[in-house]
Amino acid sequence: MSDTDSIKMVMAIIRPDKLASVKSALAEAGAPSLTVTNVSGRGSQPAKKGQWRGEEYTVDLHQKVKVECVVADTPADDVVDAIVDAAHTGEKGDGKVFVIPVEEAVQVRTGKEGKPAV
Ligand SMILES: Nc1ncnc2c1ncn2[C@@H]1O[C@H](COP(=O)(O)OP(=O)(O)OP(=O)(O)O)[C@@H](O)[C@H]1O
Repeated sequence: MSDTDSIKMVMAIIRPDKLASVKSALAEAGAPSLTVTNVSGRGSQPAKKGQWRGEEYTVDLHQKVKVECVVADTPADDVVDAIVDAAHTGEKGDGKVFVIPVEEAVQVRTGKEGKPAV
């Protein structure tokens, strides 16, 4: 197994309208590679009530964006700080950031493993 101790995945759930500033902040922090997925989820942000054809409905899952960023040379703490700074509004629903250890990484084109693959 290659040396993967310092490889971390930083996974952030953020507001969709903060994606552009988070992308710029990640590039500035030295972590330009990322995967972005549209997701829906629930935290402490209250459910929204609406009406459609006279019927009331509740939306308890909010549209969010998940950003996944695997880093080896750039410290995960720096990446977390960059995301939190860029995604913060101070209102409920700003999201969360999780840091997860990565056991292995392989670059498909070259077959490189571990840190060089990231
Ligand atoms: N514990 C969790 N596990 C998985 N996803 C979560 C968790 N907490 C929050 N999320 C995701 O983050 C999104 C935003 O969460 P939200 O900001 O409402 O969380 P919060 O921290 O509980 O609330 P607040 O922003 O008011 O402090 C949720 O819609 C959900 O997708």
